[in-house]
Amino acid sequence: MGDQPATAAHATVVGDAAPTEQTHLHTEVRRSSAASREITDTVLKVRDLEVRYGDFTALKGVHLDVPRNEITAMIGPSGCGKSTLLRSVNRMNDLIPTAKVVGSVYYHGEDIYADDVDPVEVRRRIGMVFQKPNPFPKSIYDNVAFGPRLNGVRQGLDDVVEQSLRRAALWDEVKDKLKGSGLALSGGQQQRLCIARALAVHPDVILMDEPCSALDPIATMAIEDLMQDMKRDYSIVVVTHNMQQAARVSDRTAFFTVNVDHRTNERTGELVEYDLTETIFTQASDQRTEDYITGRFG
Ligand SMILES: Nc1ncnc2c1ncn2[C@@H]1O[C@H](COP(=O)(O)OP(=O)(O)OP(=O)(O)O)[C@@H](O)[C@H]1O
Repeated sequence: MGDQPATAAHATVVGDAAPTEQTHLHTEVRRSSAASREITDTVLKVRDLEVRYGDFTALKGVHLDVPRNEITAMIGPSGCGKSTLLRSVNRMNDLIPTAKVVGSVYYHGEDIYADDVDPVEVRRRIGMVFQKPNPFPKSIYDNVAFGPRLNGVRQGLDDVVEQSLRRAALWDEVKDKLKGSGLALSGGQQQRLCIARALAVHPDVILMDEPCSALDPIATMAIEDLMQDMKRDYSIVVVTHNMQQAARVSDRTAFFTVNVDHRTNERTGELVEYDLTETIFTQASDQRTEDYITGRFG
């Protein structure tokens, strides 16, 4: 169960080239980087995933492993199913009545779509941060305390709130106004508040759907720095349209594309390539990846 190889169909086997005179140094560098970055510990395994909305197949054939304590980026043209995939790995798609998920998603080896699995618990362990910061119209404190309270936590809430805000690099900016409204914060602060709110229920995976697209460059940089800090304790999957961001923050990158069926005109997303970010951006093995990354397509 869930023990197939970790790579997508077209993934490059990094460091497999024969060491020749000319390639020796290059090969060694690629080998050592690959050796230290093999997926040894996987938090999510996606197997042959297909997602439909009614009769429309939005995404199919996705096979991908998400490593622990790394940042995995998902890139690709609009409509290729990045958000759909993200919502499938924490059962957020359950909330869309027409959505149907076929295939498997394993979280620490457990099938999250098994009959006895509670989707609310899945979403607690695999938290999500959205494109547009969406604090509740409540105080900063109550935003962060919301999830723990819902889970019945009554004792030690002050600590949970403080620790979550610290982990989201927001504590110093808000510690004197915890009773103030979350909506009164700047966009970047609101996004960090939403991250703190996600962290307050102790997830170990954080899904981020274009978390910086509504933010200015300085707020974006703060979130990117925060993501680097967070990966010590969490595994992060981030959907981004910004390729510089994927190159800056992620350890691995998955590139998706849209296949158009010219008979039915159906547009279905597909995973093209998944590899170390460095490899995707410098030695993509599929022409479609290279075309997208170099701006020739998409
Ligand atoms: N709730 C829904 N109902 C019906 N179709 C949907 C729904 N959500 C997404 N889709 C369709 O599924 C396909 C994939 O959408 P999705 O939002 O996952 O793509 P994406 O790669 O995240 O796009 P973008 O980069 O533009 O955000 C699109 O054709 C979209 O129209």
